[in-house]
Amino acid sequence: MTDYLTQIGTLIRSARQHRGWTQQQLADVLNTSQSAVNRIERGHQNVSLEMLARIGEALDEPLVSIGAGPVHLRVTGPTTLSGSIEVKTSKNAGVALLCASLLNRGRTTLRRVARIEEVNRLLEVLDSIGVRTRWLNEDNDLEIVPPANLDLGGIDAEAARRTRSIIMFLGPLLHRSADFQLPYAGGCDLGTRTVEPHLSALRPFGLEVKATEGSYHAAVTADVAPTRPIVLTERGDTVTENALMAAALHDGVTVIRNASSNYMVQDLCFYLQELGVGVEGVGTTTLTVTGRPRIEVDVEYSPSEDPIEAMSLLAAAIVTDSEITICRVPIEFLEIELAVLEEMGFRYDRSEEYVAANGRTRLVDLTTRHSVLHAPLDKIHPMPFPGLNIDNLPFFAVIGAVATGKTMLHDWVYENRAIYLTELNKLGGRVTLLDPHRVMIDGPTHWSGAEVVCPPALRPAVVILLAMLASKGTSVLRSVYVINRGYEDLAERLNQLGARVETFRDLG
Ligand SMILES: CC(=O)N[C@H]1[C@@H](OP(=O)(O)OP(=O)(O)OC[C@H]2O[C@@H](n3ccc(=O)[nH]c3=O)[C@H](O)[C@@H]2O)O[C@H](CO)[C@@H](O)[C@@H]1O
Ligand SMILES: C=C(OP(=O)(O)O)C(=O)O
Repeated sequence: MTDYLTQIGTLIRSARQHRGWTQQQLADVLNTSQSAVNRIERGHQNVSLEMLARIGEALDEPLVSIGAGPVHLRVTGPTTLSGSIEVKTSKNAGVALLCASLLNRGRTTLRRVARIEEVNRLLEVLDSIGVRTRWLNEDNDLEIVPPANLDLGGIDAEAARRTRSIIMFLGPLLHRSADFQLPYAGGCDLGTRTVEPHLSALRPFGLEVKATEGSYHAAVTADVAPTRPIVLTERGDTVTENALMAAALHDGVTVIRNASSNYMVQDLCFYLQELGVGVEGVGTTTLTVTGRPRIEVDVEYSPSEDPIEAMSLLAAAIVTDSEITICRVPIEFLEIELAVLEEMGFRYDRSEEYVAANGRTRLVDLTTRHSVLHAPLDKIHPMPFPGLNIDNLPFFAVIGAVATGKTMLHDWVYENRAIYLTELNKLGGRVTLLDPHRVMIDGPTHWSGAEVVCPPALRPAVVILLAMLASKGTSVLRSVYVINRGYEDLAERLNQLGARVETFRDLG
């Protein structure tokens, strides 16, 4: 391994020198630090295939160019995990804060941002409209400096279309431009997800949007402002965030009712407070925002840890019946999930609570214990926070599959997510789709390895990967971009716990 890394490092060094670049120049292009490049070149750092491909591309050097094309995983199981792992900061706060940084004419520094594809797409979009973004170090601190005038005409439509989060540009942009276009929002294929709630929340700020070919055409009437509370028709997370961002630059007080109080909304509220915006009612369904017509401050903010990643790691431990310690779990956003798991017979220890770097969110370390699980008596269903998180529901499919008895999941939220859970059957699961919203899982399962193409939805794709860890033999999971949208180095981090997951690409 060391030999291999040294050879790769030497190749990279000579390719870099051939281009006449310094380590710092290569680091800048790769959005990493000079010291990281130095370590790679000396063979002192593991280099993922993803990174090799990026270096190959940057240096335009066929020796290390291993072709584009989808990335796949090869998993050898069954695995027992051990050791400890830290939960990273959340995708959903990360993307909200990137959009919110457009409110600030000063410099925003976000600490320990999850370095995931969803964030990369938004950074591409921000860069394309003239925002200067820069990864500062290996802790993934990210600096964002908007220009005096945004170049909305130059927007990278391809990157924008690959993320749904682009919809959250509406709230900040309506104050900066009277007329602009945004490409249609993309993201996971979970059935129809309307943008109408966003438009009705922003209409009181003078925004009108027409869907034209492939893009939203936004027109803003100046001096229109909310005259009464904005009542959201759904308690959606990104809708709430859009309304908050529009209210932040509105010179007056805006009341938002039926607001989501979910984790990413709380992170956004704390960031807005750092910007000097008044936000009352954080954690409740009524938010009162006292906006400022111009925000120009240099701020730092540390988004909190991801409750969905924490749940994913809990599920990894449960499906492999492993004892691991999961550090920095945002417990206040996982309490119901844990209560349901306890009813199913799950045993674990938890540390004293401590506070996240944002100074607000409560964290604990959880240590999983060998457990004998049985199906819950009642169906498991999600609710807006403080209910069981909709994005955590899919993990109960793989957990239900290792429990004795029949577990019923009711996903009333998404038209098209439950169906992907039946992919577990390729690995030996017994998952029956009762209707588009309900699945019945019959456990326990004797998992056996298989080849599966990632479903086009992040959480179900991770659920398949976790089942593969427990499956006997070799499994292949194809086209894992959808996982990399929301998880940083998941395969690598599971390997540090003892999993055997290799990343590979088709040779072009
Ligand atoms: C970037 C981000 O933060 N994404 C999250 C956000 O997406 P996002 O905020 O985009 O979620 P949507 O607004 O699309 O809501 C998801 C679905 O739930 C339905 N709905 C939602 C709320 C409600 O009170 N009633 C209702 O029916 C919507 O119609 C939609 O079909 O919230 C979703 C639901 O928590 C999460 O899965 C996503 O991970
Ligand atoms: C549905 C999800 O995210 P997005 O809203 O980014 O598609 C998710 O995080 O599971």
